[in-house]
Amino acid sequence: MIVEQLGLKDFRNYAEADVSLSPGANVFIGRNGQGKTNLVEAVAYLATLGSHRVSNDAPMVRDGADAAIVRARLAHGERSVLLELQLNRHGANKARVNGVNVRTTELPRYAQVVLFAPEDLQIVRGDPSARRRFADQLIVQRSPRMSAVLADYDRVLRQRSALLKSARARGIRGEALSTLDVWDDKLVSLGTEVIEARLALASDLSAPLARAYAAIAGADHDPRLSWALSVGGGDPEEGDAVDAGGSSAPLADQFRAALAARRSAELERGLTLVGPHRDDLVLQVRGLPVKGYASHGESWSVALSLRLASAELLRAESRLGDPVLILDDVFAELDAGRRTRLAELAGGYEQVIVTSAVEEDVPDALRAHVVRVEAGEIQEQDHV
Ligand SMILES: Nc1ncnc2c1ncn2[C@@H]1O[C@H](COP(=O)(O)OP(=O)(O)OP(=O)(O)O)[C@@H](O)[C@H]1O
Repeated sequence: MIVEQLGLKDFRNYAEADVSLSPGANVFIGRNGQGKTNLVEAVAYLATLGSHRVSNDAPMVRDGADAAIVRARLAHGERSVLLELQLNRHGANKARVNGVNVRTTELPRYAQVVLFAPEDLQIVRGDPSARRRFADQLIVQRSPRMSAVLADYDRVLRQRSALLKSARARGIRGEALSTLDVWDDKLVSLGTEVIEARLALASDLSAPLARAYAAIAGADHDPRLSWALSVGGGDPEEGDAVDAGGSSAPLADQFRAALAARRSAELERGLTLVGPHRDDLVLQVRGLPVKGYASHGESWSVALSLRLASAELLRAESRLGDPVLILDDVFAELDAGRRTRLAELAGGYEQVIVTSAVEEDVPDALRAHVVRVEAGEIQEQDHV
């Protein structure tokens, strides 16, 4: 897939902008705070329906405006498609494909993007929620119908947890809470689907991760990923190491057994303590957890490799062709060897978009189409 044209209106610091992009490498150059990341954030939003920087949409709308518009003309081989997204400060967002109104959740069926940004260090260093978010976003990109399953799971979780909280407030004991069983059934059925998709993801991502890490780090440090599951006992959300795959019972049965075992603790705390929302994606390098052990450079390499592996996975599976690979502000952090190896890997994608404050930080091979950005305006576009 290729983005041929990107148009913005009242998006972040852009009143109005129009950028033509080329197949192959594109680089946005500009001083700090001029609007380079804002451009790639807009592209990625169409594919992930979220920002890599903020969890709500309000900051995306230009200060003083009521709505932001992102418009992109994409090419899938010979076919071209026009996506439009309106982010409203008040009320629901709106989307159109080739001028026809659609649900916003339709957009990722047309746009496939993998973005790496410095914020991704949080995937390896941050809380389990950052790793769950990484995995779930990729699960939805692999299979857009999973967005409804994840949303339903969240809704059931909120309702079940509200029931536990009110039971705790009223001093009700576990046995007397028969309505909980109805919510347990829904939690187990949706939660099992989420866990299965995440286990499949970890397994499918493992070989691409090893390849990407070896390519970036220039060494084989045996990167691994596996899930610590709360259905296996313990609470990965609170740092318990859980032996994943310790039981041979079907996942849904393990889920039910774990819920039964923790029911009194759940009532005591007014919280759902078992389910995919308490699980953690465990990342290891050289047999040690990345979090707490890996050096800054190693952590950075793992985060970058996770995104490159995601791109490889989507490329292999998608009917849209290659995802657009976006590398936001990454080259300044890398040594010369890593820069060259990353440029080689990125150069293999149908389209790659790079941002950098310093042009010389970007390897020559990726400087085919340079777009200069200043104060929310596109200054010039040179094709070398
Ligand atoms: N909703 C908004 N309305 C107006 N301006 C905004 C809004 N959101 C962000 N900005 C402005 O956009 C600018 C940041 O743009 P961006 O993050 O794209 O910078 P950048 O060029 O990538 O910089 P760096 O090299 O530092 O990463 C800041 O000046 C910020 O104040």
